[in-house]
Amino acid sequence: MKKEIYPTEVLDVTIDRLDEKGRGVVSYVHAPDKGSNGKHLKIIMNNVVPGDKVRVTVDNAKGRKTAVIEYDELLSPGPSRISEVNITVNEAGGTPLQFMKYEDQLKLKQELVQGYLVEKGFDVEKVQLIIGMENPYRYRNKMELTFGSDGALGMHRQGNFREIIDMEDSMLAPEEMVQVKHAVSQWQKDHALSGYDKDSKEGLLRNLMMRKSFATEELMVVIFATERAEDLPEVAADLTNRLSGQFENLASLIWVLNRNVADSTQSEEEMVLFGRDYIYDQLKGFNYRIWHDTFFQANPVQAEKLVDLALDYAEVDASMRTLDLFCGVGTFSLPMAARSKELAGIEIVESSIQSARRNAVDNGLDNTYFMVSDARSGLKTLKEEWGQPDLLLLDPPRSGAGGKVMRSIGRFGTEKIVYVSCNPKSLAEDLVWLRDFGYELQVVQPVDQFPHTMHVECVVLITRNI
Ligand SMILES: C[S@@+](CC[C@H](N)C(=O)[O-])C[C@H]1O[C@@H](n2cnc3c(N)ncnc32)[C@H](O)[C@@H]1O
Repeated sequence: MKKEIYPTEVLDVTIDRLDEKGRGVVSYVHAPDKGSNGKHLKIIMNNVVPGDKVRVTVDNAKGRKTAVIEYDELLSPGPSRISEVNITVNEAGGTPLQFMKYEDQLKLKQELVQGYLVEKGFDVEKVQLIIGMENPYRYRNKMELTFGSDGALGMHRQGNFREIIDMEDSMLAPEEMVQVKHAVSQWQKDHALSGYDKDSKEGLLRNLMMRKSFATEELMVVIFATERAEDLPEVAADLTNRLSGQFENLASLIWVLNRNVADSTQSEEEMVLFGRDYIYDQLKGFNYRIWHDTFFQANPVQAEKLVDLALDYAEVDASMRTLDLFCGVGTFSLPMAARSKELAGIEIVESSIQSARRNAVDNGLDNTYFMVSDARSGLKTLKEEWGQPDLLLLDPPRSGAGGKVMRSIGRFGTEKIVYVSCNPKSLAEDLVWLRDFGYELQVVQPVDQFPHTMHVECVVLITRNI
């Protein structure tokens, strides 16, 4: 039987709350029809704040339970909506809180962290007041843009990998990166270079990556393309001249060949057009070499606060052996090693461990032991090869460490554990595992690492009660 299609309705609704993706949610109840109870409709939309009154058009309104749509018109703003006069709107998405006053974003994240911890039976009093940014704009040290087949260069609209929104300006990128973007767009236009078309799989230019160290000011520009730079010598030379002429701090210009259909920033071959294949960056006074594919904390201002907090909680001294689990290129390892007798780092990505080893040498540290391994088996091997640490720090990916790793950590039995988390939900789940080993949560410090998004980091101190 064919399902009945109901009429399209235009509704004026008020946003009740935000969901975990930062989208506005309205729980709408249709007026009762022919004596029946009203039907419930959940309406979900981007770019709103609680209390906003908006007009929406919903197809088949009484025939569906959920509608994910865009609003037609903002009728009246909610109390936490900012005035839109002074901000560069990010049309592409990925910044669902961009229209919310910054103090209200912080409040929301504070409640999010508290909510997940309380749900798992932890004391809300342990959660400190979130540390925000003085200036929550242009905080990223790395941006990745995509060339569209229509000549645009920017980010794809959220949920739509084909539509590229040309980046005129950005609320997240430092001004210099915006200037690089415009210089690259002009170069593309002057040489009539095509952007890669995901459907026909044709076109030259795929991605533009920019990295800028806030500490050293060194700039890296990377072009991902489907042909080699040596096959386009005039085009590549002109790009080099333009960028090195305009940006004195250009330290690395790289052309990456990538003909892989699925993965747009994979690298088959690399050619350095200018400078080196890495830039120097610094965090808390430690030097790091950053290649184009190195994972490095994307908000350096807040990352320094994370490192400070972790070191404060750890209270490491020169008699201690310390372990950094999920260590990456050594953001927490190096400052900890500088205060410890010895430090071990475990990380699954081989190139990150190579970087961590080189970073240790570059910073004059000779008391580090870095191991490429999955966290769980790494913990086992470490005990045999290196021994027992006095302090354990972990900084797992968003999914958290998981029960097996947390139980292994519990069995290690260090007096203190410092947990750096980028996801309060998996943090709360992971902490539960430590209860059985006599650990107690001491303090949770939320830090706003990514303003305008729903992400929130926490630095947590856990101690053993025995
Ligand atoms: C949130 S990052 C932290 C990196 C580092 N602490 C930093 O601040 O740069 C998490 C790290 O865990 C690594 N990782 C992911 N799964 C892993 C696993 N099963 N075992 C070990 N490391 C893993 C990732 O490669 C990544 O470097």
